[in-house]
Amino acid sequence: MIKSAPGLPPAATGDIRDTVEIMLARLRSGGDTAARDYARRLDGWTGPIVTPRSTIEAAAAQVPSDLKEALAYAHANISAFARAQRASLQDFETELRPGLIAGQRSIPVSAAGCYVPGGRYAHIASALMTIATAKAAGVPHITAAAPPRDGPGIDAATLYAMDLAGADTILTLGGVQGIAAMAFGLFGTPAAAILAGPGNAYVAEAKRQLFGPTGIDTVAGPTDLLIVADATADPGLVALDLAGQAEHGPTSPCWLVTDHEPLARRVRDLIPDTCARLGGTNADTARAAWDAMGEIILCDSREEMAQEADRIAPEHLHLHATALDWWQTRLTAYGSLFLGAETTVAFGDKASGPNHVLPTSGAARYTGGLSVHKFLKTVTWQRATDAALPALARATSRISRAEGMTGHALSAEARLHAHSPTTALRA
Ligand SMILES: NC(=O)c1ccc[n+]([C@@H]2O[C@H](COP(=O)([O-])OP(=O)(O)OC[C@H]3O[C@@H](n4cnc5c(N)ncnc54)[C@H](O)[C@@H]3O)[C@@H](O)[C@H]2O)c1
Ligand SMILES: [Zn+2]
Repeated sequence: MIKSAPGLPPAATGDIRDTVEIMLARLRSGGDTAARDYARRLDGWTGPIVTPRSTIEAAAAQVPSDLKEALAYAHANISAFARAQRASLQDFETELRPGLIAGQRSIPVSAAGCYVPGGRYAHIASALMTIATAKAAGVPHITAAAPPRDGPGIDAATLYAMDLAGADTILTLGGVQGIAAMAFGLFGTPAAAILAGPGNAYVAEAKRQLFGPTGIDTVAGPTDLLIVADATADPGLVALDLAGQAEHGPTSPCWLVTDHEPLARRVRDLIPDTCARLGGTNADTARAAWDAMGEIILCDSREEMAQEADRIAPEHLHLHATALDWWQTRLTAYGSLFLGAETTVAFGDKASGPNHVLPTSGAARYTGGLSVHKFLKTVTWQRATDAALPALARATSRISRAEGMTGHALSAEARLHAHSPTTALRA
Protein backbone atom coordinates (compact mmCIF):
# COMPACT_ATOMS: atom_id res chain seq x y z
CA MET A 1 0.00 0.00 0.00
CA ILE A 2 1.57 3.27 -1.13
CA LYS A 3 -0.75 5.69 0.56
CA SER A 4 -3.58 5.17 2.95
CA ALA A 5 -6.50 7.08 4.36
CA PRO A 6 -9.66 6.09 6.19
CA GLY A 7 -12.66 5.65 3.88
CA LEU A 8 -15.61 5.80 6.25
CA PRO A 9 -18.54 8.14 5.59
CA PRO A 10 -19.40 10.80 8.13
CA ALA A 11 -22.52 9.64 10.02
CA ALA A 12 -25.18 12.22 10.84
CA THR A 13 -24.07 13.98 13.99
CA GLY A 14 -26.35 14.16 17.01
CA ASP A 15 -27.01 17.81 16.15
CA ILE A 16 -28.30 17.03 12.69
CA ARG A 17 -30.35 14.13 14.03
CA ASP A 18 -32.01 16.34 16.65
CA THR A 19 -32.57 19.26 14.27
CA VAL A 20 -34.24 16.99 11.72
CA GLU A 21 -36.41 15.34 14.38
CA ILE A 22 -37.69 18.71 15.58
CA MET A 23 -38.25 19.95 12.03
CA LEU A 24 -40.19 16.83 11.00
CA ALA A 25 -42.41 17.09 14.07
CA ARG A 26 -43.17 20.74 13.26
CA LEU A 27 -43.79 19.95 9.61
CA ARG A 28 -46.08 17.06 10.49
CA SER A 29 -48.28 19.25 12.68
CA GLY A 30 -47.83 22.61 10.92
CA GLY A 31 -48.13 21.36 7.31
CA ASP A 32 -47.89 23.91 4.50
CA THR A 33 -47.46 26.84 6.89
CA ALA A 34 -44.49 25.25 8.62
CA ALA A 35 -42.91 24.35 5.27
CA ARG A 36 -43.29 27.93 3.99
CA ASP A 37 -41.77 29.17 7.22
CA TYR A 38 -38.68 26.95 6.85
CA ALA A 39 -38.33 27.92 3.17
CA ARG A 40 -38.23 31.58 4.21
CA ARG A 41 -35.91 31.13 7.19
CA LEU A 42 -33.45 28.65 5.69
CA ASP A 43 -33.45 29.59 2.00
CA GLY A 44 -34.90 33.13 1.98
CA TRP A 45 -37.73 31.92 -0.29
CA THR A 46 -41.13 33.60 -0.16
CA GLY A 47 -42.29 32.79 -3.72
CA PRO A 48 -44.75 30.07 -4.75
CA ILE A 49 -43.97 26.58 -3.47
CA VAL A 50 -45.87 24.72 -6.21
CA THR A 51 -43.87 25.88 -9.21
CA PRO A 52 -46.27 27.43 -11.74
CA ARG A 53 -46.21 26.35 -15.40
CA SER A 54 -45.24 29.93 -16.35
CA THR A 55 -42.05 29.66 -14.26
CA ILE A 56 -41.21 26.29 -15.85
CA GLU A 57 -41.69 27.79 -19.31
CA ALA A 58 -39.62 30.86 -18.45
CA ALA A 59 -36.83 28.58 -17.22
CA ALA A 60 -36.98 26.50 -20.41
CA ALA A 61 -36.55 29.65 -22.48
CA GLN A 62 -33.29 30.36 -20.63
CA VAL A 63 -31.72 26.95 -21.24
CA PRO A 64 -29.32 27.03 -24.22
CA SER A 65 -30.37 24.78 -27.09
CA ASP A 66 -27.16 22.71 -27.05
CA LEU A 67 -27.78 21.88 -23.38
CA LYS A 68 -31.39 20.96 -24.23
CA GLU A 69 -30.08 18.61 -26.92
CA ALA A 70 -27.67 17.01 -24.46
CA LEU A 71 -30.43 16.56 -21.91
CA ALA A 72 -32.72 15.02 -24.52
CA TYR A 73 -29.91 12.58 -25.40
CA ALA A 74 -29.32 11.67 -21.74
CA HIS A 75 -33.03 11.45 -20.95
CA ALA A 76 -33.62 9.06 -23.88
CA ASN A 77 -30.82 6.75 -22.65
CA ILE A 78 -31.86 6.83 -18.99
CA SER A 79 -35.52 6.19 -19.88
CA ALA A 80 -34.66 3.40 -22.33
CA PHE A 81 -32.53 1.64 -19.71
CA ALA A 82 -35.25 1.99 -17.07
CA ARG A 83 -37.89 0.69 -19.51
CA ALA A 84 -35.69 -2.35 -20.24
CA GLN A 85 -35.48 -2.94 -16.47
CA ARG A 86 -39.26 -2.75 -16.28
CA ALA A 87 -39.65 -5.20 -19.16
CA SER A 88 -37.27 -7.65 -17.43
CA LEU A 89 -39.72 -7.91 -14.53
CA GLN A 90 -42.37 -10.34 -15.64
CA ASP A 91 -45.58 -10.99 -13.75
CA PHE A 92 -46.15 -14.74 -13.50
CA GLU A 93 -48.68 -17.36 -12.50
CA THR A 94 -47.74 -20.94 -11.62
CA GLU A 95 -49.66 -24.09 -10.69
CA LEU A 96 -47.75 -25.45 -7.68
CA ARG A 97 -50.00 -28.52 -7.37
CA PRO A 98 -53.16 -29.44 -9.27
CA GLY A 99 -55.62 -26.73 -8.27
CA LEU A 100 -53.14 -24.67 -6.24
CA ILE A 101 -52.34 -21.58 -8.25
CA ALA A 102 -50.15 -18.67 -7.17
CA GLY A 103 -48.65 -15.69 -8.87
CA GLN A 104 -46.55 -12.58 -8.60
CA ARG A 105 -47.26 -9.10 -9.87
CA SER A 106 -45.36 -5.81 -9.86
CA ILE A 107 -47.46 -2.76 -9.05
CA PRO A 108 -46.08 0.79 -9.15
CA VAL A 109 -46.39 2.82 -5.94
CA SER A 110 -49.26 5.33 -6.07
CA ALA A 111 -46.98 8.36 -5.67
CA ALA A 112 -43.23 8.98 -5.51
CA GLY A 113 -41.19 11.90 -4.19
CA CYS A 114 -37.95 12.73 -6.02
CA TYR A 115 -35.52 15.12 -4.33
CA VAL A 116 -33.12 17.01 -6.56
CA PRO A 117 -30.35 18.63 -4.53
CA GLY A 118 -29.15 22.17 -4.98
CA GLY A 119 -25.79 23.14 -3.64
CA ARG A 120 -22.43 23.88 -5.09
CA TYR A 121 -23.18 22.15 -8.40
CA ALA A 122 -26.47 22.25 -10.29
CA HIS A 123 -27.52 18.59 -10.11
CA ILE A 124 -29.29 18.59 -13.47
CA ALA A 125 -28.55 14.93 -14.26
CA SER A 126 -29.92 13.82 -10.87
CA ALA A 127 -33.34 15.15 -11.89
CA LEU A 128 -33.36 12.84 -14.91
CA MET A 129 -32.10 9.83 -12.94
CA THR A 130 -34.82 9.75 -10.30
CA ILE A 131 -37.84 11.17 -12.10
CA ALA A 132 -37.40 9.33 -15.44
CA THR A 133 -36.94 6.05 -13.55
CA ALA A 134 -40.13 6.55 -11.52
CA LYS A 135 -41.90 7.40 -14.78
CA ALA A 136 -40.66 4.21 -16.49
CA ALA A 137 -41.88 2.22 -13.48
CA GLY A 138 -45.36 3.57 -14.18
CA VAL A 139 -45.79 5.71 -11.03
CA PRO A 140 -49.00 7.68 -11.62
CA HIS A 141 -47.96 10.80 -9.67
CA ILE A 142 -44.39 12.05 -9.26
CA THR A 143 -43.70 15.00 -7.00
CA ALA A 144 -40.24 16.51 -7.29
CA ALA A 145 -38.65 19.02 -4.92
CA ALA A 146 -35.53 21.15 -5.22
CA PRO A 147 -34.21 24.09 -3.21
CA PRO A 148 -34.49 27.62 -4.58
CA ARG A 149 -31.32 29.19 -5.87
CA ASP A 150 -31.04 32.95 -6.15
CA GLY A 151 -33.82 35.01 -7.69
CA PRO A 152 -36.45 33.06 -9.60
CA GLY A 153 -36.22 29.81 -7.65
CA ILE A 154 -34.94 26.43 -8.80
CA ASP A 155 -31.94 26.54 -11.14
CA ALA A 156 -33.35 26.95 -14.70
CA ALA A 157 -31.66 23.91 -16.29
CA THR A 158 -32.54 21.71 -13.30
CA LEU A 159 -36.17 22.83 -13.50
CA TYR A 160 -36.17 22.14 -17.25
CA ALA A 161 -34.78 18.62 -16.62
CA MET A 162 -37.35 17.92 -13.87
CA ASP A 163 -40.15 18.84 -16.26
CA LEU A 164 -38.60 16.94 -19.20
CA ALA A 165 -38.28 13.80 -17.07
CA GLY A 166 -41.99 13.91 -16.24
CA ALA A 167 -42.49 15.42 -12.77
CA ASP A 168 -46.21 16.03 -12.19
CA THR A 169 -45.71 18.61 -9.43
CA ILE A 170 -42.50 20.53 -8.79
CA LEU A 171 -42.05 22.03 -5.34
CA THR A 172 -39.59 24.88 -4.84
CA LEU A 173 -38.62 23.53 -1.47
CA GLY A 174 -35.25 22.27 -0.27
CA GLY A 175 -33.89 20.18 2.57
CA VAL A 176 -36.05 18.67 5.30
CA GLN A 177 -39.09 20.76 4.34
CA GLY A 178 -38.89 19.49 0.74
CA ILE A 179 -38.60 15.88 1.85
CA ALA A 180 -41.42 16.27 4.41
CA ALA A 181 -43.74 17.99 1.93
CA MET A 182 -43.46 14.99 -0.40
CA ALA A 183 -43.78 12.39 2.38
CA PHE A 184 -46.71 14.08 4.13
CA GLY A 185 -48.47 15.16 0.94
CA LEU A 186 -48.32 18.91 1.57
CA PHE A 187 -49.35 21.58 -0.96
CA GLY A 188 -52.08 19.37 -2.42
CA THR A 189 -49.72 16.58 -3.50
CA PRO A 190 -50.47 12.89 -2.83
CA ALA A 191 -48.29 11.58 0.02
CA ALA A 192 -45.27 9.86 -1.52
CA ALA A 193 -45.02 6.13 -0.85
CA ILE A 194 -41.30 6.29 -1.60
CA LEU A 195 -38.67 9.05 -1.45
CA ALA A 196 -35.72 8.97 -3.83
CA GLY A 197 -32.73 11.13 -4.62
CA PRO A 198 -29.51 12.35 -3.06
CA GLY A 199 -28.99 15.39 -0.86
CA ASN A 200 -26.99 16.80 2.00
CA ALA A 201 -26.81 15.42 5.55
CA TYR A 202 -30.19 17.00 6.51
CA VAL A 203 -31.89 15.43 3.49
CA ALA A 204 -30.33 12.01 4.16
CA GLU A 205 -31.28 12.15 7.85
CA ALA A 206 -34.86 13.22 7.06
CA LYS A 207 -35.24 10.23 4.72
CA ARG A 208 -33.73 7.94 7.35
CA GLN A 209 -36.16 9.15 10.01
CA LEU A 210 -39.18 8.84 7.70
CA PHE A 211 -38.25 5.32 6.60
CA GLY A 212 -40.81 2.78 7.72
CA PRO A 213 -44.14 4.40 6.95
CA THR A 214 -42.43 5.77 3.81
CA GLY A 215 -39.98 3.85 1.62
CA ILE A 216 -36.61 5.30 0.64
CA ASP A 217 -34.14 4.49 -2.13
CA THR A 218 -31.00 4.59 -0.01
CA VAL A 219 -29.21 6.69 2.60
CA ALA A 220 -26.43 8.08 0.43
CA GLY A 221 -23.00 8.92 1.78
CA PRO A 222 -20.26 10.67 -0.19
CA THR A 223 -19.76 9.33 -3.70
CA ASP A 224 -16.80 6.97 -4.23
CA LEU A 225 -14.77 5.43 -7.05
CA LEU A 226 -12.41 2.49 -7.34
CA ILE A 227 -10.24 2.05 -10.43
CA VAL A 228 -8.69 -1.33 -11.19
CA ALA A 229 -5.75 -0.82 -13.53
CA ASP A 230 -3.28 -3.33 -14.96
CA ALA A 231 0.04 -2.79 -16.77
CA THR A 232 -1.81 -1.84 -19.97
CA ALA A 233 -3.50 1.20 -18.38
CA ASP A 234 -2.70 4.77 -19.43
CA PRO A 235 -1.54 6.53 -16.23
CA GLY A 236 -2.64 9.97 -17.47
CA LEU A 237 -6.19 8.73 -18.10
CA VAL A 238 -6.31 6.91 -14.74
CA ALA A 239 -5.15 10.07 -12.92
CA LEU A 240 -7.76 12.14 -14.80
CA ASP A 241 -10.59 9.74 -13.94
CA LEU A 242 -9.57 9.75 -10.25
CA ALA A 243 -9.24 13.54 -10.09
CA GLY A 244 -12.47 14.01 -12.05
CA GLN A 245 -14.55 12.11 -9.51
CA ALA A 246 -12.67 13.62 -6.55
CA GLU A 247 -14.22 16.97 -7.55
CA HIS A 248 -17.53 15.75 -6.00
CA GLY A 249 -16.33 16.71 -2.54
CA PRO A 250 -13.48 16.50 -0.07
CA THR A 251 -14.98 13.46 1.67
CA SER A 252 -15.27 11.37 -1.51
CA PRO A 253 -13.06 8.26 -1.29
CA CYS A 254 -11.14 7.11 -4.37
CA TRP A 255 -9.00 4.01 -4.72
CA LEU A 256 -6.56 2.80 -7.34
CA VAL A 257 -6.02 -0.95 -7.20
CA THR A 258 -3.18 -2.21 -9.39
CA ASP A 259 -0.67 -5.02 -9.76
CA HIS A 260 1.81 -2.83 -11.60
CA GLU A 261 3.99 -0.75 -9.30
CA PRO A 262 5.38 1.61 -11.99
CA LEU A 263 1.78 2.56 -12.85
CA ALA A 264 0.97 3.19 -9.19
CA ARG A 265 3.96 5.54 -8.82
CA ARG A 266 3.25 7.33 -12.10
CA VAL A 267 -0.42 7.95 -11.24
CA ARG A 268 0.52 9.18 -7.77
CA ASP A 269 2.98 11.64 -9.31
CA LEU A 270 0.48 12.85 -11.91
CA ILE A 271 -2.40 13.53 -9.50
CA PRO A 272 -1.41 17.03 -8.28
CA ASP A 273 -1.06 18.48 -11.79
CA THR A 274 -4.15 16.61 -12.95
CA CYS A 275 -6.23 18.09 -10.10
CA ALA A 276 -4.88 21.53 -10.98
CA ARG A 277 -6.30 21.13 -14.53
CA LEU A 278 -9.83 21.25 -13.01
CA GLY A 279 -9.23 24.90 -12.12
CA GLY A 280 -10.62 27.10 -9.35
CA THR A 281 -12.34 25.56 -6.36
CA ASN A 282 -12.85 22.28 -8.28
CA ALA A 283 -9.07 21.83 -8.28
CA ASP A 284 -8.90 22.52 -4.55
CA THR A 285 -11.77 20.13 -3.81
CA ALA A 286 -10.28 17.31 -5.87
CA ARG A 287 -6.87 17.79 -4.33
CA ALA A 288 -8.33 17.85 -0.80
CA ALA A 289 -10.36 14.69 -1.54
CA TRP A 290 -7.32 12.87 -2.88
CA ASP A 291 -5.11 13.98 0.02
CA ALA A 292 -7.67 12.92 2.64
CA MET A 293 -9.44 10.00 1.00
CA GLY A 294 -7.24 8.75 -1.86
CA GLU A 295 -5.61 5.37 -1.60
CA ILE A 296 -3.40 3.29 -3.88
CA ILE A 297 -3.46 -0.44 -3.21
CA LEU A 298 -0.71 -2.56 -4.75
CA CYS A 299 -1.55 -6.23 -5.31
CA ASP A 300 0.40 -9.27 -6.49
CA SER A 301 -2.15 -10.75 -8.84
CA ARG A 302 -5.35 -10.21 -10.76
CA GLU A 303 -7.25 -12.37 -8.27
CA GLU A 304 -5.96 -10.30 -5.34
CA MET A 305 -7.07 -7.12 -7.12
CA ALA A 306 -10.54 -8.61 -7.53
CA GLN A 307 -10.64 -9.54 -3.84
CA GLU A 308 -9.72 -5.95 -2.85
CA ALA A 309 -12.44 -4.55 -5.10
CA ASP A 310 -15.02 -6.96 -3.64
CA ARG A 311 -13.92 -6.11 -0.08
CA ILE A 312 -14.29 -2.34 -0.63
CA ALA A 313 -17.57 -2.71 -2.60
CA PRO A 314 -17.28 0.70 -4.28
CA GLU A 315 -20.12 2.75 -5.67
CA HIS A 316 -18.37 3.07 -9.05
CA LEU A 317 -15.91 0.42 -10.23
CA HIS A 318 -13.90 1.23 -13.35
CA LEU A 319 -11.63 -1.24 -15.14
CA HIS A 320 -8.63 0.15 -16.97
CA ALA A 321 -7.57 -3.39 -17.79
CA THR A 322 -7.56 -6.21 -20.34
CA ALA A 323 -9.58 -9.45 -20.16
CA LEU A 324 -12.78 -7.52 -19.43
CA ASP A 325 -14.90 -10.68 -19.66
CA TRP A 326 -12.91 -12.29 -16.84
CA TRP A 327 -13.39 -9.21 -14.66
CA GLN A 328 -17.07 -8.88 -15.42
CA THR A 329 -17.68 -12.48 -14.35
CA ARG A 330 -15.37 -12.38 -11.33
CA LEU A 331 -16.37 -9.08 -9.65
CA THR A 332 -19.35 -9.27 -7.28
CA ALA A 333 -19.61 -6.03 -5.28
CA TYR A 334 -20.14 -2.65 -6.92
CA GLY A 335 -22.95 -0.19 -7.60
CA SER A 336 -22.12 0.19 -11.30
CA LEU A 337 -19.31 -1.32 -13.37
CA PHE A 338 -17.46 0.56 -16.11
CA LEU A 339 -15.69 -1.83 -18.47
CA GLY A 340 -12.59 -0.56 -20.24
CA ALA A 341 -10.72 2.71 -20.63
CA GLU A 342 -13.01 3.83 -23.48
CA THR A 343 -15.80 4.46 -20.99
CA THR A 344 -15.68 6.62 -17.87
CA VAL A 345 -17.73 7.17 -14.71
CA ALA A 346 -18.59 10.66 -15.96
CA PHE A 347 -20.59 9.01 -18.81
CA GLY A 348 -22.64 7.12 -16.22
CA ASP A 349 -23.02 10.19 -14.02
CA LYS A 350 -24.56 12.28 -16.76
CA ALA A 351 -25.73 10.61 -19.93
CA SER A 352 -25.14 6.94 -20.76
CA GLY A 353 -28.25 5.31 -19.25
CA PRO A 354 -27.72 3.12 -16.16
CA ASN A 355 -28.73 5.03 -13.02
CA HIS A 356 -26.22 7.19 -11.15
CA VAL A 357 -27.99 6.97 -7.79
CA LEU A 358 -25.87 4.13 -6.41
CA PRO A 359 -24.93 2.51 -3.09
CA THR A 360 -22.07 4.29 -1.31
CA SER A 361 -19.96 3.52 1.78
CA GLY A 362 -19.80 -0.24 1.08
CA ALA A 363 -23.57 -0.67 0.73
CA ALA A 364 -22.83 -2.40 -2.61
CA ARG A 365 -22.22 -5.52 -0.50
CA TYR A 366 -26.00 -5.86 -0.17
CA THR A 367 -27.71 -3.68 -2.77
CA GLY A 368 -27.54 -2.19 -6.22
CA GLY A 369 -28.56 1.35 -7.12
CA LEU A 370 -31.79 3.10 -7.98
CA SER A 371 -33.89 1.21 -10.50
CA VAL A 372 -37.52 0.84 -11.52
CA HIS A 373 -37.73 -1.90 -8.85
CA LYS A 374 -37.60 0.72 -6.08
CA PHE A 375 -40.79 2.29 -7.43
CA LEU A 376 -42.58 -1.05 -7.77
CA LYS A 377 -44.03 -3.41 -5.20
CA THR A 378 -43.60 -7.07 -6.03
CA VAL A 379 -46.71 -8.68 -4.56
CA THR A 380 -48.05 -12.22 -4.60
CA TRP A 381 -51.52 -13.78 -4.87
CA GLN A 382 -52.96 -17.28 -4.56
CA ARG A 383 -56.11 -19.32 -5.10
CA ALA A 384 -57.08 -22.92 -4.47
CA THR A 385 -59.67 -25.08 -6.21
CA ASP A 386 -61.24 -28.39 -5.16
CA ALA A 387 -58.39 -30.47 -6.54
CA ALA A 388 -55.93 -28.82 -4.15
CA LEU A 389 -58.11 -28.70 -1.05
CA PRO A 390 -57.74 -32.00 0.80
CA ALA A 391 -53.93 -32.04 0.84
CA LEU A 392 -53.57 -28.31 1.39
CA ALA A 393 -56.09 -28.16 4.25
CA ARG A 394 -54.65 -31.29 5.93
CA ALA A 395 -51.06 -29.98 5.82
CA THR A 396 -52.15 -26.58 7.09
CA SER A 397 -54.22 -28.10 9.88
CA ARG A 398 -51.42 -30.37 11.07
CA ILE A 399 -48.83 -27.59 11.10
CA SER A 400 -51.28 -25.22 12.84
CA ARG A 401 -52.16 -27.76 15.57
CA ALA A 402 -48.46 -28.55 16.10
CA GLU A 403 -47.94 -24.81 16.62
CA GLY A 404 -50.87 -24.64 19.02
CA MET A 405 -52.81 -22.39 16.64
CA THR A 406 -56.31 -23.89 16.79
CA GLY A 407 -57.98 -21.01 14.96
CA HIS A 408 -55.76 -21.52 11.94
CA ALA A 409 -56.47 -25.26 12.00
CA LEU A 410 -60.25 -24.65 12.08
CA SER A 411 -60.05 -22.20 9.17
CA ALA A 412 -58.14 -24.78 7.15
CA GLU A 413 -60.43 -27.69 8.09
CA ALA A 414 -63.56 -25.72 7.19
CA ARG A 415 -62.32 -25.78 3.56
CA LEU A 416 -62.43 -29.58 3.56
CA HIS A 417 -66.21 -29.55 3.71
CA ALA A 418 -68.43 -28.36 0.91
CA HIS A 419 -68.09 -25.03 -0.79
CA SER A 420 -70.90 -23.00 0.69
CA PRO A 421 -70.04 -20.92 3.75
CA THR A 422 -73.05 -22.31 5.64
CA THR A 423 -71.98 -25.89 5.15
CA ALA A 424 -68.48 -25.00 6.18
CA LEU A 425 -69.84 -23.30 9.26
CA ARG A 426 -71.96 -26.36 10.29
CA ALA A 427 -69.03 -28.74 9.91
N1 LIG B 1 -24.51 10.60 -4.02
C1 LIG B 1 -25.00 11.23 -5.08
O1 LIG B 1 -25.35 10.58 -6.06
C2 LIG B 1 -25.15 12.71 -5.08
C3 LIG B 1 -25.49 13.36 -6.25
C4 LIG B 1 -25.68 14.73 -6.21
C5 LIG B 1 -25.53 15.42 -5.01
N2 LIG B 1 -25.17 14.77 -3.90
C6 LIG B 1 -25.04 15.47 -2.63
O2 LIG B 1 -26.06 16.41 -2.49
C7 LIG B 1 -25.63 17.40 -1.58
C8 LIG B 1 -26.07 18.77 -2.01
O3 LIG B 1 -25.99 19.53 -0.85
P1 LIG B 1 -26.63 20.96 -0.62
O4 LIG B 1 -26.64 21.22 0.81
O5 LIG B 1 -25.90 21.91 -1.42
O6 LIG B 1 -28.07 20.86 -1.25
P2 LIG B 1 -29.36 20.07 -0.72
O7 LIG B 1 -30.37 20.34 -1.77
O8 LIG B 1 -29.07 18.69 -0.39
O9 LIG B 1 -29.80 20.83 0.61
C9 LIG B 1 -30.15 22.18 0.62
C10 LIG B 1 -31.09 22.42 1.77
O10 LIG B 1 -30.46 22.12 3.00
C11 LIG B 1 -31.16 22.79 4.01
N3 LIG B 1 -30.24 23.23 5.06
C12 LIG B 1 -29.04 23.80 4.90
N4 LIG B 1 -28.53 24.13 6.09
C13 LIG B 1 -29.43 23.73 7.03
C14 LIG B 1 -29.47 23.80 8.45
N5 LIG B 1 -28.46 24.33 9.15
N6 LIG B 1 -30.55 23.29 9.07
C15 LIG B 1 -31.57 22.74 8.39
N7 LIG B 1 -31.57 22.67 7.03
C16 LIG B 1 -30.52 23.17 6.37
C17 LIG B 1 -31.85 23.98 3.37
O11 LIG B 1 -33.23 23.88 3.56
C18 LIG B 1 -31.56 23.82 1.89
O12 LIG B 1 -32.70 23.98 1.10
C19 LIG B 1 -24.15 17.27 -1.47
O13 LIG B 1 -23.88 16.74 -0.21
C20 LIG B 1 -23.79 16.29 -2.57
O14 LIG B 1 -22.68 15.49 -2.27
C21 LIG B 1 -24.99 13.43 -3.91
ZN1 LIG C 1 -19.22 11.73 -10.58
